[in-house]
Amino acid sequence: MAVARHETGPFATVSALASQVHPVFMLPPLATSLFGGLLSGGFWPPVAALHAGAMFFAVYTAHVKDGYVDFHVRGEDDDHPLTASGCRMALVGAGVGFAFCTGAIWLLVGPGAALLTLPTWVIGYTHAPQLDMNPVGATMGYPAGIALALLGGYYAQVTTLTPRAVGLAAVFLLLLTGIKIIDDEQDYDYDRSIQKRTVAVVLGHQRARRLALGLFGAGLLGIVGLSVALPGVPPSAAAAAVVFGTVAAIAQRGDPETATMLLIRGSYLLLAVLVTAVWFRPLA
Ligand SMILES: CC(C)=CCC/C(C)=C/CC/C(C)=C/COP(=O)(O)OP(=O)(O)O
Repeated sequence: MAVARHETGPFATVSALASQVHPVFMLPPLATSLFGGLLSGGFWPPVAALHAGAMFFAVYTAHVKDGYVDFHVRGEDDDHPLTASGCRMALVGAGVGFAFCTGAIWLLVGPGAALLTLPTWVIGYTHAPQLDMNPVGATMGYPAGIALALLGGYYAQVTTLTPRAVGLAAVFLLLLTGIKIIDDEQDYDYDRSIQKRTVAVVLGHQRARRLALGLFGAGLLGIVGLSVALPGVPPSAAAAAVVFGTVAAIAQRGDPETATMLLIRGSYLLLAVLVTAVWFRPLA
């Protein structure tokens, strides 16, 4: 069975399968899952690794299915490295990997942790062709996965959720939804031509940008509010809002491509400041 479309042999197979690992999309859920574990205060590395592994397979599933649907089913994309059967094989492999990680979490931690992990795969598998058909699903699937990565990573360590875990997951949901809205502005013309209803296509550039900025504002206020109101979120965490706010203020003047590039880096900085604040508690 041919897996790669353009070449044959084991190297071509491995590189076609590896082409569906997109680090820009893959690193944030892995980092957020580990951040959730760290935030919980009870970090057991095997469980943290299993949860991060499950996030890897959920995002890999999303990319393989998205590529399969866009190229082999809808005929929207010009090229794809995997054959249709290669995509199906990759989906089965990722499903087995996800089931292994989630099953091990069930055995080591309990059913609650496994049930909180499961929706990430469901979101990944249904990203295309179901969720990407409407503006909410197309925009919020990935941010919802990130929020669940934080909650699942946290719950898997301590089998409970606290207001700080839920509050920070909500902040991530708001900020990443804003980033995805701006990211989708890049594909405005193409998405319109294929009737893909992203927020930018439905609202137009200006209103989409205003909505994204509103979401950034709400998310940043959320971080400051959490750092003031909850003892579990150190005051120094508010620095994350300052850092991301500065990047967002610069980014919003740029074109969608530059803005997305800056905002993605800004979200890494935000996470780095939050990890530093939670781990080292510099002002405590
Ligand atoms: C754990 C976790 C984070 C789970 C969520 C997984 C998820 C929904 C990932 C989305 C990845 C993806 C295909 C992005 C491109 O979407 P697009 O529709 O903008 O891309 P396209 O224009 O290439 O189709």
